[in-house]
Amino acid sequence: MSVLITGGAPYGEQPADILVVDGVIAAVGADAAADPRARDAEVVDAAGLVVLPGLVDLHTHLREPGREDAETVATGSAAAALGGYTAVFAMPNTDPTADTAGVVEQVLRLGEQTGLVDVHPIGAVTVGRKGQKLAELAAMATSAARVRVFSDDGDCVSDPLLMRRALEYVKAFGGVIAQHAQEPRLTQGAQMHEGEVSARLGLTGWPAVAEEAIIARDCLLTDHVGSRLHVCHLSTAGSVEVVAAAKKRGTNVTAEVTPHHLLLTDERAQGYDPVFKVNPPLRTEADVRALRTGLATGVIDIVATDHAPHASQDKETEWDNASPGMLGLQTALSVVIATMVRTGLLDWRGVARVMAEAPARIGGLTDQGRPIAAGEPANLVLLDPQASWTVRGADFASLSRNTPFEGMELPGRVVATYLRGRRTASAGVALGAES
Ligand SMILES: NC(=O)N[C@@H](CC(=O)O)C(=O)O
Ligand SMILES: [Zn+2]
Ligand SMILES: [Zn+2]
Repeated sequence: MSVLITGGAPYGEQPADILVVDGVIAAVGADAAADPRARDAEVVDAAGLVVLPGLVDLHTHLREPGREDAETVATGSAAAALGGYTAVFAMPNTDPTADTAGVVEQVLRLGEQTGLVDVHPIGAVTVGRKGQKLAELAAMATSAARVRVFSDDGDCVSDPLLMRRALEYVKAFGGVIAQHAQEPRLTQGAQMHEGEVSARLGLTGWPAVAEEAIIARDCLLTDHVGSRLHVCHLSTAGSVEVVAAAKKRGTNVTAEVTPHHLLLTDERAQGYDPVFKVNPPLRTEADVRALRTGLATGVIDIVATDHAPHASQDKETEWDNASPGMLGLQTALSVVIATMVRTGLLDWRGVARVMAEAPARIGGLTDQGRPIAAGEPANLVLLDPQASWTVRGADFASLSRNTPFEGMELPGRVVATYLRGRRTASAGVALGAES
């Protein structure tokens, strides 16, 4: 089975044909069309399109097992393929919690059965994500799922001794702790960012320092232990400063930002529409600016969606009772184009770095986020950089509808996604494993 992708521009640079044979990039450029194997290849006209490595999401909630009314591995995988992703890391805040070899292997199998993206389960740090006692990290690491990323996401590993032990444990097998940085005492009852808007609306605030204090502590613990830390969904200007200082000192820390924190501010809470409720909360204009600069300069390593589907009964209720979280997989690339590419902060090489290469490296993948070059696995996304589209949650492959970008016109459109040479999404339709 071979495919010849003609006229597309790898990394938005010079157009170059790409020949894919048996799931591998066989040739790029003049060699591709000249290759005898190109003769009976399916030809895909990619003139005017940008070709990037398939995107990798280090932070996705697929909700299975337990909340199949909000999302399943199958529907979340379809959303991912449509968004240009070829691999996602699934957070363990499921029911049961993914804190054993059995559950992570179940999620792995469901991902393989769907076959639209590689699904890599993240293991919980503590049993039931309760923050009391370490889960069997090594058992998950040596399971078929080969877990390398551990997180209690949704909650912070706030006990410093447990955090220290977790960092020590994963060091042995080259794992990483992905921390949801939220000091629980400083955020009790919090409903949104603590600032002018929360004061005006009379909602309990989630102060920036509750995030920054945990990141600072964890960077120091990481240095002390000689381990590796990843910070989930960085949301404040102060957090960017803390991570920058730690990196300067040599701390082995990486950080992610979500598309929604790159675009939206706490002003959105004005109408009390819970679609804008998320953890960490939307912050201020100054924070948004600092996050964009942090991503452009490499203080923040990657964009991760924190795709957090919620069933309508959990989201379409009063602000105080609504579950926090937003959809992200089908809008992430366009939001990054709007906030980082159209603003001149990142070029397409930069997009490939923050959305494919660096997330794969942080997650320990060697077969994703690879260069577009002969001999590499054919994980690719073709996108139309000129197109724009209007976000309609009802059209999403996701089972949930909680997009904060509803009705917005966003730039850049995924035209096709290839996982090891097989088309997984094309013209807005996700294609099953058999196609
Ligand atoms: N981001 C959120 O607001 N919610 C996430 C949990 C999390 O990422 O902290 C969820 O699982 O719904
Ligand atoms: Zn989180
Ligand atoms: Zn999350």
